[in-house]
Amino acid sequence: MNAEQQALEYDVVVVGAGAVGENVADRAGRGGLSVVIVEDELVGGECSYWACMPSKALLRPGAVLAGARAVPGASEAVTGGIDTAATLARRDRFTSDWDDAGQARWLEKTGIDLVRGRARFTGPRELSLEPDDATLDAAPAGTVLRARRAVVVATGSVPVIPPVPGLAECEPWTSREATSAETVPASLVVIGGGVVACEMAVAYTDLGAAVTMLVRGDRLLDRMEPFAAQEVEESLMELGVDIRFGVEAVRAARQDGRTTVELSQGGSIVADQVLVATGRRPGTGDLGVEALGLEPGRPLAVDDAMQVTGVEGGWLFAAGDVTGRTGTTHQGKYDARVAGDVVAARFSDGPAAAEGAAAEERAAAPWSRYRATADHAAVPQVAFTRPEVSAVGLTEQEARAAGMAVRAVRYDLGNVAGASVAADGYRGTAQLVVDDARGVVVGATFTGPDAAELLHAATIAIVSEAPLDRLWHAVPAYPTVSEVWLRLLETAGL
Ligand SMILES: Cc1cc2nc3c(=O)[nH]c(=O)nc-3n(C[C@H](O)[C@H](O)[C@H](O)COP(=O)(O)OP(=O)(O)OC[C@H]3O[C@@H](n4cnc5c(N)ncnc54)[C@H](O)[C@@H]3O)c2cc1C
Ligand SMILES: NC(=O)c1ccc[n+]([C@@H]2O[C@H](COP(=O)([O-])OP(=O)(O)OC[C@H]3O[C@@H](n4cnc5c(N)ncnc54)[C@H](O)[C@@H]3O)[C@@H](O)[C@H]2O)c1
Repeated sequence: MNAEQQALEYDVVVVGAGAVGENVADRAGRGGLSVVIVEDELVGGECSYWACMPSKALLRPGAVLAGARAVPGASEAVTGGIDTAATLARRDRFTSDWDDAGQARWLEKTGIDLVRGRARFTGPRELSLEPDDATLDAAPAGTVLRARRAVVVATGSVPVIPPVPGLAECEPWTSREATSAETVPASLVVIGGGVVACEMAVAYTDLGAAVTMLVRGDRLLDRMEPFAAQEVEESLMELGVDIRFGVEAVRAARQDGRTTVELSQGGSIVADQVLVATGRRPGTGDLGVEALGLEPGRPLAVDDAMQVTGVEGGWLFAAGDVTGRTGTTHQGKYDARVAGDVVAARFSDGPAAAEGAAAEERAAAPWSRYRATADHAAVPQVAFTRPEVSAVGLTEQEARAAGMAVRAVRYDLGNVAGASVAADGYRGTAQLVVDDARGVVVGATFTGPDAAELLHAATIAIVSEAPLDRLWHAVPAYPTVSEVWLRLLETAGL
């Protein structure tokens, strides 16, 4: 280090101020440790500005409109379609116009120091900082950041653009552009069939674009139950989306503001815009992890205490998308709470130590607050498509592959009294995957309007390993859609 270089030293350095990094920093700091968080772009990360919040803001008007149209008495009041300008304006409010001042203030109030710039490992517990030229309050070039105790990596993930000749040169949309667009293209080709592809196909169809999906496999949402994917496929087709299965883009070119995509089965499609939604890779490509003996571009594998397994010394932790272990904000934040609490317990000599946290953490068993056990048993996810799909735990196929003798118990939500009150012609399905040997639920999937709100009861049932004959005593209110729980238990034989 030369004389002009500044060195900053803290107990804990958190790299990445997305939702996950913020939560790690908060929990670690509660133990009395000094904490700094480094952020290269906006405090709040992907979820706040280019993912969860803006995408849900784009999807909500269509869901509300469909809900109103399904209820006579309200449907007569619906005299128009979606107002694009108002939808985009509300989306902009959700992202605070891509200004992170509010979240930066929260860090300050919480006692966490923020350093703006790009961090790279130079060795154990040490990182160099490169300022982002666009950031006025960035740390000076050459600043060195040292952690006395621990570093927690929460650098998220970045979209993958497949190596299709010409595609990158066409500057296709990724989820970032799709969630922050100021205008709606007349036509949009979506490459992929996962959650981003399906959600954005719904949103942009609602906003008036003609959407074509190129799906290389033979189904959508390949990590969810096949029946749920089938229902989403049917409803996308009813909305007017042109879904092409077993098709890949083989070449792309952009001319006069339009992109031509050549297809693997011959022929081509021309569209105003292409959205690439083919998954993400962990944010370790430009992090200097080679200085720690790790391979750039690979996920940081962690144990259930969120400690990185490939590095000696017990000082390196990771949480969120960068671990490859979770792909959602809520589960990443759960891992963040574990990571922050573990760091506070292991390294703090303040109040946490006085309460015997270190010993408790050392002896921690599964389901202790110091171990991210739910990652193996009960990860919830919602696709905010129409119908919504919500799922937690194992699919029937995953449970069988894990050697469990399971039974899928299914019920048509349209036959539940509460659903018929919620909407005329309510369509949806509920399924529990039941492990008969233990008499417990190991997986659940719900489809239908507002199916997201049915999910948490299933998550609680799985995490608590509540026996079916005890769930029988959890009486759902009448007439709610949740009454499907009673129907499912009856169908299971109770
Ligand atoms: C379109 C879309 C919609 C989604 N919708 C949902 C949803 O509805 N619900 C849900 O739960 N999940 C959703 N997700 C997933 C969710 O966005 C991610 O799981 C979540 O953002 C991960 O949080 P994170 O903190 O791990 O990473 P990020 O949010 O990516 O944060 C990482 C931060 O680290 C910073 N950073 C990276 N490298 C460095 C470095 N070297 N130095 C300094 N800073 C660095 C980045 O700038 C970034 O701010 C969605 C994802 C997409 C793409
Ligand atoms: N509501 C939510 O919780 C939500 C919403 C959106 C995204 N996310 C998360 O964001 C992450 C990214 O989502 P995603 O949909 O981009 O990824 P994904 O992994 O869910 O889906 C990727 C899709 O692209 C396809 N694909 C991959 N490579 C391809 C190629 N070369 N050519 C054609 N198709 C290809 C896959 O078969 C799959 O259908 C996931 O972790 C997801 O869970 C969550």
